[in-house]
Amino acid sequence: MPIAVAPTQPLAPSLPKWQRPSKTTADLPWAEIKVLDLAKFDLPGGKEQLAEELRGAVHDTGFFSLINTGFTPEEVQRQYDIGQGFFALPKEDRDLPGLRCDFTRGHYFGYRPAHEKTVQGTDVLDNIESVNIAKFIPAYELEPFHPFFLAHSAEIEAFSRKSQALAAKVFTLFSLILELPEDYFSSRHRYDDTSEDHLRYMIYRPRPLSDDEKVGRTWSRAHTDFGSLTLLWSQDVAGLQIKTATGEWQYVPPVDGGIVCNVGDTLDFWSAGYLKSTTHRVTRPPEDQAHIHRLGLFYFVRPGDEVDIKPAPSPLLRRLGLIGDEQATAKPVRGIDYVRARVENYHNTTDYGNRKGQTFKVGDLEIEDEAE
Ligand SMILES: O=C(O)CCC(=O)C(=O)O
Ligand SMILES: [Fe+2]
Repeated sequence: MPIAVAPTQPLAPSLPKWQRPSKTTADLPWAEIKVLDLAKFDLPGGKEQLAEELRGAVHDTGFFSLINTGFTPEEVQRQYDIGQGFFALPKEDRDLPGLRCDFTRGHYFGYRPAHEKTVQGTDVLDNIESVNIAKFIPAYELEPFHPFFLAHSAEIEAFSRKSQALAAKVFTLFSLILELPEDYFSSRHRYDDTSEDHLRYMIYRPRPLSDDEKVGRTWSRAHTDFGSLTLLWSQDVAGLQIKTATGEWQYVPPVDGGIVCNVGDTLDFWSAGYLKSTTHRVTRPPEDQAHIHRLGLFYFVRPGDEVDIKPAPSPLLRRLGLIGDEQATAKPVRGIDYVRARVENYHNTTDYGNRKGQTFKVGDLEIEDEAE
């Protein structure tokens, strides 16, 4: 008879299973998003081939998706179960003292409550609630970590590390595209170095149509992402839209079992605009999905805190005339300084207004959330 061995760690409690919502039947203007098969990455010549496949997508739309990423469906399911479990707690238990994001200082680790800020100067309330979990490194031991997550911390940590390792592969492709040493970007985004990276569970709370109509059906205003790379586990509730080069809004399609990625501001700066930090937004979903509490799972990669954000010495960028031979004279901006200033500017407000045509600047780094 087999002998039962006592587990060395307490087993994580089971959680109600999250049910993936059905896809919409609405006929929507879907964007064409390049799908990359990451299984090729470790094959001979695979990275180079993937880099070529990716080049057009990151240059034109800044959005692409990955399949065969190495995440099992069970691992991803568990993360949704954990997110759902947290957001099902009573409001007062979710919002514990001391665990909120401190937007006055541009800090984004912790809890962001919904329904506290208005939108576009109306009486309609912001409907986004999220929890951002810092990397599992000693520097962040005192960052907000809600007690609900304690029983699941081993698998959350494993997921956080695996997400960052996946991002490192994408950074390798970006380096190849720009003809830089393969580790040029991955060495500026290391798990063990401090950075504002976070794993995020995020939920949008449905609003009555009459409220949504007052704010142009906006759930998340048009913006570019603040860091280097965003990983977004495929979302079946339509609503995320990108602004195309011709100014149309198109929906990001779900990619079954995949992860949608987009370039953020800091990689745009590093590549002198060659890798595009594309404007996107989230709108009220089509009516067959408008009642769903839209749960999302993300990993946001931010630049290393101490890393200088300045155009990389890329032969390609030089040939294209995007960078000159001379060294920039302006004092470079550190990763943490850009990201904190951007978070503070974006979120330390009582109203999420429209940002169309407005620019945001730190040092020489300037970005426009939505061009006119
Ligand atoms: O919820 C989504 O689909 C996208 C959210 C987003 O753009 C963001 O949080 O930066
Ligand atoms: Fe975004």
